[in-house]
Amino acid sequence: MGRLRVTGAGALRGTVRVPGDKSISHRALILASLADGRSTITGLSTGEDVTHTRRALTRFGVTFEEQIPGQWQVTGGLRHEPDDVLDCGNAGTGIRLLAGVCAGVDGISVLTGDQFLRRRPMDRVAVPLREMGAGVDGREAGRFAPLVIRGGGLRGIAHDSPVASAQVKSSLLLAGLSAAGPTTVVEPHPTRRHTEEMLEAFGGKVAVDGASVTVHPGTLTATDVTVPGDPSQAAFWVVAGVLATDGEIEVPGLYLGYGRADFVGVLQRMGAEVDVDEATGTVRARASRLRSVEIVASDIPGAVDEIPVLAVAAAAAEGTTVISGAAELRVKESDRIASTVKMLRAFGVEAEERPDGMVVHGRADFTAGRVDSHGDHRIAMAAAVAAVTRAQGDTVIDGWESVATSYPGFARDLESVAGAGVCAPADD
Ligand SMILES: O=C(O)C1=C[C@@H](OP(=O)(O)O)[C@@H](O)[C@H](O)C1
Ligand SMILES: C=C(OP(=O)(O)O)C(=O)O
Repeated sequence: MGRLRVTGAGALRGTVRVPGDKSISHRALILASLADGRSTITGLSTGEDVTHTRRALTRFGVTFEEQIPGQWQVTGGLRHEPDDVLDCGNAGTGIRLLAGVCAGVDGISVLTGDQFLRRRPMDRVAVPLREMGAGVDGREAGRFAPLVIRGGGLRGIAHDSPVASAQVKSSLLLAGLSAAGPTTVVEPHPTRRHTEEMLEAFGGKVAVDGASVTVHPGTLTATDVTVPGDPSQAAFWVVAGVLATDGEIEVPGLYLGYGRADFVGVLQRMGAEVDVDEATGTVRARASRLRSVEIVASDIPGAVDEIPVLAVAAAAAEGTTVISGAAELRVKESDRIASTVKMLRAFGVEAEERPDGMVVHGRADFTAGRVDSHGDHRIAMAAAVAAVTRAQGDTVIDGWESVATSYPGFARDLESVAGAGVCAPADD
C-alpha cells in the first residue's frame, strides 16, 4: 500500500494550477461520445476516475485520440451496446452517468467498479431508470454493482429525487435524451449544473427552473470543450493557505459556476481571508485566524466533496463546529463522516460522529499522527493539509495511492508551495 510522509512547514506560498475539473471531464467525454461528429476536449482531468470513463466509452466504439497531453479528439456517435463489461474503477460519477447512457441504448450493458464503488448505492439510479422502461438488475436486487442494464424503448418521467445528487439528476437527463417525451428531475436542494450547461453546449434542449430540470429528447452535435480547473481540488490549497503560519496561495483558472465553490463562503464565515476573482477564476487565500461555524443541510450540495478539508479547517478554528444535513457523506468513496472523524482524531483533535454529520472541537496545534485514507482520495489530501500546516512532527498517510483517482500530482504541488522534501514516499 502506498504511504506518504508529510513534514510540517511554516510557510506555504505560491500559485497552484489544479487538474481539469473531474465532474466536467466525465460529462465532456460522455456528451462528446453521444454527439455526432468530432469534438476536441482540452484540459481533461488526469485522474484515474476520468480515465476509467474514457476507457469504458471505447467499449461502445467511440474513439479517443490524445493529440497533445490533456487534449483529446473524440469521434462520437455512440448508438450500440458495449462489447465488454464497463469498468468504472472508483468513480461514482462514472458509473451513475454511464448507467443513464446504457439505459438509452438498445441491448445489454454490464457496469462494475472497484471494491469501494461496489459498496455504494445504485438503487438511486436503478429505480428511476426502471420507471423509464430500462431493465436494471444488480447485486441485492440492483442496489449494488455489478449492474446489468437492458436499454432502449424509454419513456420520459417526472422524478422527485429523494437525494440532492447531481449524479442521479445527470443519469436521468442522459437517459432522457433518447426517451419518448420530456424527462424532469426535481431535487430537494439544487446541485451542480454541469450536465445542463454542457447539454446546451452540445445542442441539447434543457430547461432549468430552480431545483427542477427538464430535458427533451434529441441528438447532440459535436463541439469543443475547454475544461476549467477543479474547485474541489483548489479547496485543499485554499485551506492550506489559510491554516499555514505564513500562508499565501492562489489558484487560478477554476470553474466557479453554480454549486461548486460554496466552500469559499463557508471559509469566509469562519473569518478566513479568502477572495475570488470571477474574471480569471482565481481564488486567493491568506493565513487567517478562524472561528467555528455551523455547516447545515443547505450548505452541503455546493460543498459536498470539500467537507473533509473544511473539517480540518474547523479543527484549527476557535470553538466547536457542528456539521449537519450531510448524511450523503456516508456513501462516498468511504463513509466520510466516520473516516473524517478518525482522521481528525489521529491528529489529536476531539471530534464526534453524528448520524448526519459531525462535531469538531478546534485546537491550536495538531499532534503528528498516522492516518488511514480508507481508500478515499479526499481523506488522504485533507490529512496532508492538516499535516503540513498544523502537525508537530512527521505524519504518515496510509493508502496515499487513492489520490491518483482525482489528483495524481498532488504531492508534487504540495512541494511546490511548501518546499522540496516536505513529503516523500514512506516505507514503514
Ligand atoms: O455529479 C458529479 O460530478 C458529482 C456529484 C457529487 O456526488 P452526488 O451526486 O452523489 O452528490 C459529488 O460528490 C461527486 O464527487 C461528483
Ligand atoms: C465523491 C466523489 O466522487 P465520485 O462520487 O465520482 O466517486 C469525490 O470525488 O469526492
